[in-house]
Amino acid sequence: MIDVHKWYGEFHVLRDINLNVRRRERIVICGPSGSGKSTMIRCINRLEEHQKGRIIVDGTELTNDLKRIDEVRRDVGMVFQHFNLFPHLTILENCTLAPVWVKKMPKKEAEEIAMHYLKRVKIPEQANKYPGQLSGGQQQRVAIARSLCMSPKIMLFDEPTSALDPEMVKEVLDTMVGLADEGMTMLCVTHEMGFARQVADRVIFMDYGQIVEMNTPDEFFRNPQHERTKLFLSQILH
Ligand SMILES: Nc1ncnc2c1ncn2[C@@H]1O[C@H](COP(=O)(O)OP(=O)(O)OP(=O)(O)O)[C@@H](O)[C@H]1O
Repeated sequence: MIDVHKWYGEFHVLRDINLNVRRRERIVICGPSGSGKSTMIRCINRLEEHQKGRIIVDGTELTNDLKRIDEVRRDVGMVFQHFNLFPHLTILENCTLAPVWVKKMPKKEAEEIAMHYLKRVKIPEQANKYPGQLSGGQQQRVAIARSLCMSPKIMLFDEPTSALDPEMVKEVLDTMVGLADEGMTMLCVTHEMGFARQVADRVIFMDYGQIVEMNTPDEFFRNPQHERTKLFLSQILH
């Protein structure tokens, strides 16, 4: 449950966001640049503080208390546009770091789990390489596997394919479609409308820090209601 307001100084960047995400639901968020999509995602992952309202994940309220940040990171997985892998750690070490240090998981168990997810994103053979030795698409799939290693209750994606070449976009989208098929709860900011049509239960359109439209993909694309949504779709779909 996300019910927040946020300001940057005088600027009211998130206005009365009110969103309930059901378990196993896949939500795609779109909207023009600067509409607040990333800020909302960053508030859920506690990379930003909200000033008013509440965010509750599976019954636990996410507070602005940084001392409790590890609790949040355990439950909320996040994949960004730019891969933030540690360059001097191997792929396997990148994936085991948080389970070992945050969850206090024995190293061997963390490695087994990491290999399971590296297989799931179809790059187990890269486990002992370094991020710089992988393609952009492969690095992004590592970032997804690394988040999955923490068994998150919800996965947040913030334009995970925007920095990729077209064929790598397909690799990453295929991985995400696989996760969606397996029932992962997902909140995904993306301009990949094909992905939205294929997997989303709901598509949300944000503008000026507000959710101005929310519908099933069928209705959203076939019959947009809001003038700003119509304009956005006419620009993005051509
Ligand atoms: N740290 C910050 N301080 C002040 N203003 C900020 C900060 N971060 C973002 N903003 C502003 O907040 C607004 C929303 O930004 P945000 O990145 O959430 O938009 P977005 O919808 O994700 O855009 P894009 O599609 O371009 O990534 C923008 O006007 C941006 O300039």
